[in-house]
Amino acid sequence: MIEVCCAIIFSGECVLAVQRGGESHHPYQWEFPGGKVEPGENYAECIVREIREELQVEIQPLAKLQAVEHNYPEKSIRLIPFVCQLVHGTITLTEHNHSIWISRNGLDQLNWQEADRRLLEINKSELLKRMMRKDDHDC
Ligand SMILES: Nc1nc2c([nH]c(=O)n2[C@H]2C[C@H](O)[C@@H](COP(=O)(O)OP(=O)(O)OP(=O)(O)O)O2)c(=O)[nH]1
Repeated sequence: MIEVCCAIIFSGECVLAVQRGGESHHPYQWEFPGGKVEPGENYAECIVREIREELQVEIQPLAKLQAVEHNYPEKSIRLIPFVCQLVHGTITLTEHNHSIWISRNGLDQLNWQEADRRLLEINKSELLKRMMRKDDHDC
């Protein structure tokens, strides 16, 4: 089982979603930025490092949400989500195609990876508490 941490980064009451590139597994699907835990690293260290690498910004992990386990045909992962806040920097994508800030209605509209769909389902009430009722164009 591969452990993967992902960051649900809040700016105000909107969250950041990123789209995978065309050459990756699950091309063009959406996910939360993050990646595999390295040996000797704890989850918080992993997510801070991955976000520096992928988005070139500093974040602060605030809360760990419920993890999900998912079996893809090629691998099984445990996806461990952290609610995070942006501390400083301007988002610059080094690995992903696109990024968008979404509000609560955006959560249902994106073509998420399968593990993320399940993750959003089981953490929905916790996330909705933190997100606004406005439309995505307000993000
Ligand atoms: N970062 C991230 N990865 C996710 C999410 N949901 C999900 O199923 N994954 C999967 C995709 C990858 O198989 C793996 C994360 O690996 P990674 O980000 O370090 O490496 P990668 O894109 O090169 O993955 P891969 O080519 O080895 O499949 O977890 C998510 O929300 N964020």
